This record gives sequence, structure tokens and C-alpha cells, in this order.
Amino acid sequence: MMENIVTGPRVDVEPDILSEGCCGSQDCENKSLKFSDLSLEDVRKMNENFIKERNWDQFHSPRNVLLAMVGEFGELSEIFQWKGEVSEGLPELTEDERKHVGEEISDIFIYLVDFASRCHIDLSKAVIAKMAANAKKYPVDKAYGQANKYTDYQ
Ligand SMILES: Nc1ccn([C@H]2C[C@H](O)[C@@H](COP(=O)(O)OP(=O)(O)OP(=O)(O)O)O2)c(=O)n1
Repeated sequence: MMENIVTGPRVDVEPDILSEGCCGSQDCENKSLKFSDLSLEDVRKMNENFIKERNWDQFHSPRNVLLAMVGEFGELSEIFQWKGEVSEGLPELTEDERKHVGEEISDIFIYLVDFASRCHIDLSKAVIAKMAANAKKYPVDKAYGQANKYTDYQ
């Protein structure tokens, strides 16, 4: 068992976080929308270790990582294609499909963090800055209850 999945050299073990509380499955009583605690920097470091151990830096140019991420969006879309509208919590999907969604969004997220890092963009700062910009562009008094583009009320 590994002491620290973030700073340790390997990440291919069962991390403790997986045994803590709700798995998010449809049968689980705790359908909380809260995520378990994990920082973007933790993900970046874990993935950096994963890539370095395999000598894969040579393949992970920003362009290659971006294309890999787009490919994973395609795989995610395949789960939903031809199904019609799907409600929050995905009750229309089977348990296997729901698990598959979790895997594909994780691939997308892992590639996104890698992409940001390869572009030398601090993703945590960029997200906070963008959310602040969004709040300015979409003031509550003007945007409340309507989904128009901000340019409609400028
Ligand atoms: N050169 C690579 C290959 C894989 N990965 C990591 C990032 C993704 O999280 C995951 C992607 O692995 P696969 O390409 O095997 O894709 P899937 O896991 O989606 O498998 P499949 O395409 O069979 O569904 O592994 C990576 O960082 N760099």
C-alpha cells in the first residue's frame, strides 16, 4: 500500500479515496453532489508521475494532448448518442454506462490538466479568474432566469 498517492512515484494502486463513502452509484443512498476532496495540483502531480514513469513526455506535446482529449469527448458522446434526452443523475443509463461516463470524464479531465500544464497555464488561477469574469459579464440582476448571451444586454 502506498503512503502518499500524490508525491509517491507510482499511481497504479487502489487509492484510499475510493473506499471513502459514496461511490455515486444509482443504488447508493448518498446521492450528494459534493465531490471528494482533490486539488488540481494533486491531479497534475499524479499524472506527471504516471507520464514520467513511462517515459511518455516525448509524446505529450500540447497538440497531442489536446487531440487525445478531443478523442475522449467523442468516447463520452458515444455513450449518450441516440438515447434521447437524459435527466440529472442519469437514471436512463445502466449502471455500467454510468460508470463508463465517470471513466470518460476522468480521461477528459486528466488530459485537460495535462494540457494546461504543457501550456504553462495555472489551471486553478485561470478557472478562478474566468469565474470572476463570468460573474461580471452576467450580473445577477440582468441574467436572472434567462440564458441569453451577455452581448444581448450590453
Ligand atoms: N499516451 C497516453 C495514453 C494514455 N494516457 C492516460 C490518460 C487517459 O486518462 C487514459 C487514456 O487511455 P486510453 O487511450 O487507453 O483510453 P481509454 O482509457 O478511454 O481506453 P479505450 O479507448 O479502450 O476506451 O490514459 C496518457 O496520459 N497518455
